[in-house]
Amino acid sequence: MQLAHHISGQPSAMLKQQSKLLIVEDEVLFARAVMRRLQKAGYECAHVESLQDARTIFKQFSPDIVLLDMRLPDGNGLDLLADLVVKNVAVIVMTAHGEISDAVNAIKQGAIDYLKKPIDLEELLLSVQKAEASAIQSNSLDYSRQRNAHAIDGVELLGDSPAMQSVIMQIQRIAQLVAADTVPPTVLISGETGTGKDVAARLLHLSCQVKGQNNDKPFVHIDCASLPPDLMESELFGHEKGAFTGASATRPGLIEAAEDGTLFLDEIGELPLALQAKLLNVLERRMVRRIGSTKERPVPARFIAATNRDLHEMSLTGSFRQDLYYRLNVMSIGMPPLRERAADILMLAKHFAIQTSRRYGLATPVFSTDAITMIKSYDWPGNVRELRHQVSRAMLLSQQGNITELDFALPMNRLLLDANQHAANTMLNSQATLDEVERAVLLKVMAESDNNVSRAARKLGITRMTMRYRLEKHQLNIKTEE
Ligand SMILES: Nc1ncnc2c1ncn2[C@@H]1O[C@H](COP(=O)(O)OP(=O)(O)OP(=O)(O)O)[C@@H](O)[C@H]1O
Repeated sequence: MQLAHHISGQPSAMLKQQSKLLIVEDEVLFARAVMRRLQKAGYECAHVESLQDARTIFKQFSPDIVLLDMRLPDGNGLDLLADLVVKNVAVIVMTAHGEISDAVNAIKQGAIDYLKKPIDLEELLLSVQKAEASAIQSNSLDYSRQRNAHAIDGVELLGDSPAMQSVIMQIQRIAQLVAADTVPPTVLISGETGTGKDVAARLLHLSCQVKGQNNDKPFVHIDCASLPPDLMESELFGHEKGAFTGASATRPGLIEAAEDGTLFLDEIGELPLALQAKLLNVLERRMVRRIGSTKERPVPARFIAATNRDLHEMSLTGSFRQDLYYRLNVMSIGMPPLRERAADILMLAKHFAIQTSRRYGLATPVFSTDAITMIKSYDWPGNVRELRHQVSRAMLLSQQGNITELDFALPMNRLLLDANQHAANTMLNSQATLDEVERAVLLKVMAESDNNVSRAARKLGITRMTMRYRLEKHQLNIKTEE
């Protein structure tokens, strides 16, 4: 039985929360290829090779979608299908050539799609995405509630750095304001990818819940970047039966699905201009009208938007409505990049390593000195998501939990400082000119001081000005903190 949790990557799902996929397939190589493709697309996957294992893992993994092979060592996939359908799981069956009658039976029994082997991985991905979309459409309210209630369980915004503490305080302050206001103010969370905007939104949602009350208000996460443009309007606003070709039943939109909870509009900068106008209208009037309906319905939800783009700049160039920008930006939270919170990096790395060791039952993690230096020297362009992914990988590759720098796969060009440090250590033990030694010492002390010039200067017993002069003399263009 193989379990592979995907930790980073861009989800392709309509709701950004990752769907969980179980692959029941005894052709191991094929299953691995499927798993790799789906993980790349952002899905969390598990793989089993028999019906028996599928039943065992089901409770623990609770998949949203099952890719089910028909011919398995201990029976026919159809034997499991009915159980899955009852549990509201979307099932895609995979049949070998000549098993068309199985496929027909599977569809009759509630499978959502079937794929004939040999299966093209892109076709498979499309089928998974369709299954996910239809799961949302058929059960949008329950879906959002269940997924998000589950997702919110482990919300943690960790960080002792002043920047992260300030973010946490802002969230608390906004939550207090929200509690005192009948019309909740909209909040805009900005920051680079992977800085924790999603986590901050969930924390804000939780912090806004009134203590002592039933706290399962929905948190509906909409990823504006991955919603297909032709579905976006009906997803958001809902539609009446027959409003357009394919609208076979009336369906409330996600704005309604958020009820009196939170509607989280992620990657809001990607929302097309026409929908920006409609959204602004909803925010101003607090009413929504389904496509094809004449009736307006009140919108009690709190709106949180997030972006990694410069919305202000976009509003000046006309690619984002200025009035919507001001409307969203009533309150704003800026998520600081990880490289600006040196104090958090090691703490987060240890946290993620422990998390991985618990999840997979591995030894307690211990980081080598070189691994720590490497983690501190890297500039983490993918921020906390990248750190999490790298540390989990390193933990899985480590021997007995002893994490060394060799267990990481960080691009060398962003590790210049680290390479220099190795050089420094070597040089200090060998024959080198005074200039070379000075350069090496400067690099080493700067790295140990998290590139903070004042701290490095103190360590060396020189003034900050002298330190700056020496750095310039050696042409060390390190990104420094004062
Ligand atoms: N301060 C933090 N403490 C603990 N985990 C964090 C923190 N910040 C981010 N993470 C983790 O890092 C990953 C990325 O976070 P998240 O999805 O919130 O980033 P994001 O800013 O919304 O990214 P994107 O712009 O790409 O959507 C998640 O696994 C999240 O749990």
